[in-house]
Amino acid sequence: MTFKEAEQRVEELSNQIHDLDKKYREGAPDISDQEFDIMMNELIQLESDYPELLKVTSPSQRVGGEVSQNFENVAHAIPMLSLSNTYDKEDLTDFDDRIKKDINLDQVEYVCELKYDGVALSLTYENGILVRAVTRGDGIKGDDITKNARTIKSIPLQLTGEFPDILEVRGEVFMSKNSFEENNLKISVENEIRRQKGNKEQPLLANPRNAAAGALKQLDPKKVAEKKLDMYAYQIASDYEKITSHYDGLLRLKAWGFNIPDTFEINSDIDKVWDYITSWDQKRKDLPLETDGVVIKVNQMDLHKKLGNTAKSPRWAIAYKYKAEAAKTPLLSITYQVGRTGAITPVANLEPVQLAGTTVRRASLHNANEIERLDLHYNDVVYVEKGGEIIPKITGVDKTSRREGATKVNYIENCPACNSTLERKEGEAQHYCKNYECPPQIKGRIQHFVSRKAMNIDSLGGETIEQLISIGLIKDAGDLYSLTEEKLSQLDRFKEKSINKLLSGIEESKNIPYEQVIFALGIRSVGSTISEKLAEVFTDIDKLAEATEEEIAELYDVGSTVAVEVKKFFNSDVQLEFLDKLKSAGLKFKLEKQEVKDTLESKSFVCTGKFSIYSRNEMHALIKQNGGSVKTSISKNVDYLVAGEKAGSKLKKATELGITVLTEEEFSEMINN
Ligand SMILES: NC(=O)c1ccc[n+]([C@@H]2O[C@H](COP(=O)([O-])OP(=O)(O)OC[C@H]3O[C@@H](n4cnc5c(N)ncnc54)[C@H](O)[C@@H]3O)[C@@H](O)[C@H]2O)c1
Ligand SMILES: [Zn+2]
Repeated sequence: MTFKEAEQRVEELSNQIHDLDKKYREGAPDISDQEFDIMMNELIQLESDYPELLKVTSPSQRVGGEVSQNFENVAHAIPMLSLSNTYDKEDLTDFDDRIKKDINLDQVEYVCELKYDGVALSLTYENGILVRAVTRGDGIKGDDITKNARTIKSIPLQLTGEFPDILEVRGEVFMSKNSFEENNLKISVENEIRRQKGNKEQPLLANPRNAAAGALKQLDPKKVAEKKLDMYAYQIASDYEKITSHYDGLLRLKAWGFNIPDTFEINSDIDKVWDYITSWDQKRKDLPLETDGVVIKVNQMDLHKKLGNTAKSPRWAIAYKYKAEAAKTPLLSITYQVGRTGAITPVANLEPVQLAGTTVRRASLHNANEIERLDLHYNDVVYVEKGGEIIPKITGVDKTSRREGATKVNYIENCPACNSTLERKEGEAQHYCKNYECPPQIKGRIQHFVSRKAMNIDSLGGETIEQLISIGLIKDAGDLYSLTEEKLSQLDRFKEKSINKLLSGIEESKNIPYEQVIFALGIRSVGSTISEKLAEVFTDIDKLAEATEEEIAELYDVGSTVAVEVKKFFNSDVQLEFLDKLKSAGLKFKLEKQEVKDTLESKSFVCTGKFSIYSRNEMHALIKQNGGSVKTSISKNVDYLVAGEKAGSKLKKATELGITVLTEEEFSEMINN
């Protein structure tokens, strides 16, 4: 790998990890934890092979999380770190070897605890009284959620026995499996009532971890209490000279009144640790809460100090994570779904099988390459895996149970909905139906248009859209704005109330801001984040329509794929006709500027190198808030280069082109003036 390739890969991984992390925290991970951890490890490896590529803002250097604006942000006395993790026995041995070498000992004692799947919380006690509860946040500072924490029954408000004047305890707040089910049942019942009244339904909780995180951030402590959260304490974080081992610490925590499960164990060496890990693999499923691994900690407290921390995790601990659960089941058939862009997704229909507490009937097969990779045959028996709450995935085929003469899965050549010939571009994995009038595509586009992040017309469901299309009342989302009471009365089971609701939903959508309208247009590759970026720079739709491919591609994080798609959209007669309908309906096609100052008077910036005052993202946000724009590469259209430490080729190029170079401090002065 050349340096250039490594640089690109690091950038690519960092961006992907950043996005995946965000989705994970929103409760909708795209990939399994193991796949995520593999990406993170690749990044760490590259950064260690090419130290010049290591940035302070790299996800490998930061605890994934952030503080919110709804609570007071408090700095942690001792940073709240993450844990390094592994799925391999061998890594555990390496961990043990490294520790023995670092501290020059032949044997090290370890405490094993289960890895509770919730969110970390720091609790501070002064003279035995709970005075502050702070979330992990970004590891350096977190949200002060003391009022919320006080509603959790297993968090003692007052300690019992003998305790130090100042004490910081850390633990995991979680939602038990029972509470999780009860809470979801409650939401389902409420939704039934909401449906009857024609009100918007609440989404079900995605998983207990995410539910716990969400509950802790409620603004009303009463709502937190209703969610029935729990906490297990797992660490005394402040110095307490009376405790010399972690094991004693856990016993002491219990005596003070904390909830400590009796699943922890002290082990004299790493082989015993492995026994603990294997013995809990199955047993943990009977525990009242979700666990996803085992945390292994050096027992002696003085060794913690000696071993210290990396930027992201303590060196005296490691998490062993259990692999995602797998099951084996026969493949019954394959269905091909047509998405709004015409992309075809093959879905495997499986003989129902129990997996990680749910019944699995379907698994995504992604595309023809995936089917090829699996060498999938009809009637095969397949392995399915599930990580987190994501759609299960087929990871392999049990070839031993394949019957003789079984035929290979043949990818379809025609669209299952409109029969037109499918196309697949060179180098693309996906097949496409190119017929713009293909019914599931029309439906998909309209569903996208009315979705929450787009025009948010939640009174229009999939079935109604299908009916509207089949009666011929609408051909695209633009036609929604010419629907009338009279037209809608032709629909089955659509009474006055539903009609009014739909019409007012459509009317209200005219207030949806410009950036969301861009997203609603459904331009390929233009997601909601990209839409916001486009709106910031091209402040009305005509400016966006007139922008050149180059101008779009050079925006930070945007790139040429997006640029091509945007241009394609504005060059298409069909789309321009669609756009005209939306314009005459009076949608917002202009950015309503909020609080954007003009300190930087539309100047354009590139930021490069390592910074110490701001993170890269903060810097970008500041530039935009002050009326400037952010570019990724140096060209003569760039006004300023903000150069941090180790600014490399960009600095050289900027100097050659005579672009003004600013230090981070100069930049800071510029915006604070
Ligand atoms: N699937 C995805 O797309 C995706 C995206 C982002 C992150 N993730 C997952 O999240 C992980 C990163 O999250 P993280 O930084 O919170 O790390 P983590 O959850 O893997 O480990 C650190 C945390 O473990 C908790 N913990 C539970 N039991 C503990 C115990 N007994 N002792 C000490 N700590 C205990 C603590 O809260 C601590 O903060 C990644 O490794 C990945 O597996 C997945
Ligand atoms: Zn079709």
